Amino acid sequence: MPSLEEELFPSTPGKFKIDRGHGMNRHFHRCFASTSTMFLWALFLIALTASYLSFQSFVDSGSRYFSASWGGIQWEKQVRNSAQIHRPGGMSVLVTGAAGFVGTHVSLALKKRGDGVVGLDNFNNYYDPSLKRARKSLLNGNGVLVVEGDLNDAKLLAKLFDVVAFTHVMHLAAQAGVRYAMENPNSYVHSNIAGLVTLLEVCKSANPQPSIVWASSSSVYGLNDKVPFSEADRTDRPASLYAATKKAGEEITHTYNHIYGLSITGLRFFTVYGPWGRPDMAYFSFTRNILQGKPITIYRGKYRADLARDFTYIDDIVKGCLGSLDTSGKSTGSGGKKKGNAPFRIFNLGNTSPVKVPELVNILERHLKVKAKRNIVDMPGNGDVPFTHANISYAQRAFGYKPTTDLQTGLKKFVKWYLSYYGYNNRKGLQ
Ligand SMILES: O=C(O)[C@H]1O[C@H](OP(=O)(O)OP(=O)(O)OC[C@H]2O[C@@H](n3ccc(=O)[nH]c3=O)[C@H](O)[C@@H]2O)[C@H](O)[C@@H](O)[C@H]1O
Repeated sequence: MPSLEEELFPSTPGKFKIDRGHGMNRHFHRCFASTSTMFLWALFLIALTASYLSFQSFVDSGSRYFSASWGGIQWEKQVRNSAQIHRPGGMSVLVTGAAGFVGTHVSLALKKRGDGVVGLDNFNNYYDPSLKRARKSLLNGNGVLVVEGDLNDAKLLAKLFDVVAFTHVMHLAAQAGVRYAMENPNSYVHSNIAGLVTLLEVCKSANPQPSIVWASSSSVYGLNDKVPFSEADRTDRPASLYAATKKAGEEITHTYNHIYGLSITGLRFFTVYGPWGRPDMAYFSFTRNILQGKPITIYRGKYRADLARDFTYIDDIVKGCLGSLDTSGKSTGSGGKKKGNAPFRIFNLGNTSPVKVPELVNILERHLKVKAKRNIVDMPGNGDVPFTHANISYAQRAFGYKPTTDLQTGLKKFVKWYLSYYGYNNRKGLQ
């Protein structure tokens, strides 16, 4: 015969339902026959509920206390130190997505020339977080603090602006990747739209307001087939949700520029590659598979045409980011009120010479001295575009942007880094 405890707190929902009818009533009659027993039971249940609730609130506040990775006098001191400017006319920059690929390189370059840098990153697991941790160590070793937190945490952002009057924000935190948007669409909305708005809200209220430079994407050109892609071309036909969120970002930042006088520069990056890169990108995953003897899948476009990308080396992108920061012009607002017009700019940062994906594989084979096992398939309807090709004349005029690294040279540097990071036996690269 089941015990009272089993009757009241069954281990499976099925059990609970079966015993709900007459049998249950019989037990209740037996147990609560007298009023005094009922009273004692009620007291017992009230005490049980109260102690559960107070224990729960203790656990909650305790975990908040123990897991908080920011706040406190010591933390504020570290933030201030990291933001310290060490050159005349220098800037203090909040770099979001600092433990990401581009974020790491830009933070190092800024620090190296004497600017103050504070990083922010949520270390999510879109790709191997241990690579992000390694980048963080590299940054720490070079005097850049990376605060662990999410872009959507308005309190943390406001606190950072309380502690440091950032002159600039380099906003690189985002949900990247074109094809992953079909798997996890909401992560794009969370980071690229909600996170962007949270950041802009804090920036618009900051006093002084910072100037903002942020990462848009070549993917906004979508189905545009006029080449090379110019900033004046239409960008209203995105082919992926990723592209759509980046395009939305361009419109959203325009609003904040218009209403609040924030200085905004959007950079359309063209397939950035290089050392410390992103493992989800083709050049990186191809390298891993080639070294491990696994096949690689190469997509092919309509009429069996090869896909092509304007692959852009990270050092050229870093120069473009620093040039944008240096020429950004000031925000005009204060306390959330616009005082005049502020710059609103959008630039392509590409390489101006597209390379077909099979040619990328040829170059990797030469550098790795291993033949790839090629599996050529028709491009699935996954948001990919057939080709990209940047016209960079706007950026050239504004800050002398001129890419200097071709794919052959850039991939050589990437492969050298890859082998030194993962080792020849490539164990860490297995995933
Ligand atoms: O410029 C951008 O704005 C974007 O650049 C990058 O996107 P993409 O240009 O798509 O780069 P990437 O994935 O390396 O695929 C390269 C090529 O390999 C092909 N490709 C890819 C994978 C595969 O298995 N096989 C294949 O043929 C594929 O079809 C494509 O032709 C960033 O990831 C993105 O976050 C964004 O910043």
